[in-house]
Amino acid sequence: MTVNAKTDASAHTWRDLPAAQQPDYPDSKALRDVVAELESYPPLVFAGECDQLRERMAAVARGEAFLLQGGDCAEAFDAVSAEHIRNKLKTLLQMGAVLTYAGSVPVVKVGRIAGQYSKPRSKPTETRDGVTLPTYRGDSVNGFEFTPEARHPDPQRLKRMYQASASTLNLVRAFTTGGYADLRQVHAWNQDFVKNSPSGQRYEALAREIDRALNFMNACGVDPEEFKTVEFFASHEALLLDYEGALTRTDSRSGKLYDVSGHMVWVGERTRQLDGAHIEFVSRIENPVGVKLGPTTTPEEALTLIDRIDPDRTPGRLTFITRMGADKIRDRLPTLVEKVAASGAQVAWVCDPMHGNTFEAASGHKTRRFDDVLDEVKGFFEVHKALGTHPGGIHVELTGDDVTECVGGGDEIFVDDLHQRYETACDPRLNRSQSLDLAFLVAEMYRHQ
Ligand SMILES: O=C[C@H](O)[C@H](O)COP(=O)(O)O
Ligand SMILES: C=C(OP(=O)(O)O)C(=O)O
Repeated sequence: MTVNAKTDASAHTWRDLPAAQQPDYPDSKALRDVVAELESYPPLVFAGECDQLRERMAAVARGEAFLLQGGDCAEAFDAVSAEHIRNKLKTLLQMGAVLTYAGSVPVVKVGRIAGQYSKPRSKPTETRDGVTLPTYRGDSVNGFEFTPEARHPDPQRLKRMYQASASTLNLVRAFTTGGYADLRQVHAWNQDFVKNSPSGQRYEALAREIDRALNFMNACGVDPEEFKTVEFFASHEALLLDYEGALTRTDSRSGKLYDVSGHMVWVGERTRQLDGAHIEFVSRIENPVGVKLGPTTTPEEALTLIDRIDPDRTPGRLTFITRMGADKIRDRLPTLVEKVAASGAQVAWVCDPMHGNTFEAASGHKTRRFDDVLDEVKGFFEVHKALGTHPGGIHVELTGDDVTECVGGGDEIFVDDLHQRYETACDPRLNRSQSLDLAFLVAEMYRHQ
């Protein structure tokens, strides 16, 4: 059980430090009231589950498992529906099956889900037709609609974030333990997809092989119950510290602090200042923590982050999620990996091939090329191969819906198609077919590593 952390001074040390990318709430009393209410809400995840994920991430850091972390760029309150959640989960389960079978590696499955409602932005305002309003910062802060009312930051939204996360997590738990994720359902996950999609057909062939393997194991006497449930964890960016702080609790077993808003949280590229509140916050919690590292990261920064977040060098505690861009990864990653490895720290290295590869199409849509995404992952594998270190996983923005947000892929989306189903509230996501393509290609890279 976790209990209120109000009296634990280390739960509050971040409050004295500058916090980047926080909403400008006009009414601080309203914010305090919401935070007090959130502090009384039950945990969304349990401390023991966070420990379990840390153990799984330790296997990733040791080179014994691979992380698949993926989901929306920004979850939306109006997308908390069984259909959206099932589609996303189904895509991640299919990718997991491809990576496990074709890559022959245990896959740790973590969603960008049930909490990914807050977005750091490049600019504080947005101007359209001469009208300037606050930028959209995620449903936890303000509304997407371009009106002064919607863009007004409202702390009441933090309670909706909690409720949306709770409903999502509830359904995810039901899907992953209630039979839907049973490995014997590998075909069923593909049913609405296979007929006309090349990646769906490729998946179907792999699913037939998995079936045969399961029948073989069955005949050998392996208990079929073993395949009935899947371990699945939830993660999001720990951006809004008022929310994360309100959901930080003391574990009554160990007296240690856990952020019970999700199993794993990460600090983004825009908020990882060494003297800032976000790094201080994550340094005090026991959850497995990720930090995004962009192309300007120096080895000294990486080493200081390790000292701050993982002073005891606990494998699984810290994951570096690199997001360099396809054109920079081969140049910037080697020194970081080399220096970190030489320091003796055992972090997990994970590739986010999305955030360094965004560009604006002539139509004004923010997009990414599938080939750039793939090339960044290739570069990531090449660097680790050359250094003899472990390429620990991928972190991707994806959806289970057939959107047209990223260009390329086997079932090719062209720049002129972007307008057809461009639904993201922030950054472009891989659709289901592109996600499966990526899983097959990454599995091949892993096998050849
Ligand atoms: O998802 C990441 C960031 O929130 C996003 O890339 C910021 O986008 P912007 O540059 O349009 O603000
Ligand atoms: C904001 C994000 O990424 P980054 O911090 O790497 O820009 C994100 O992953 O949503």
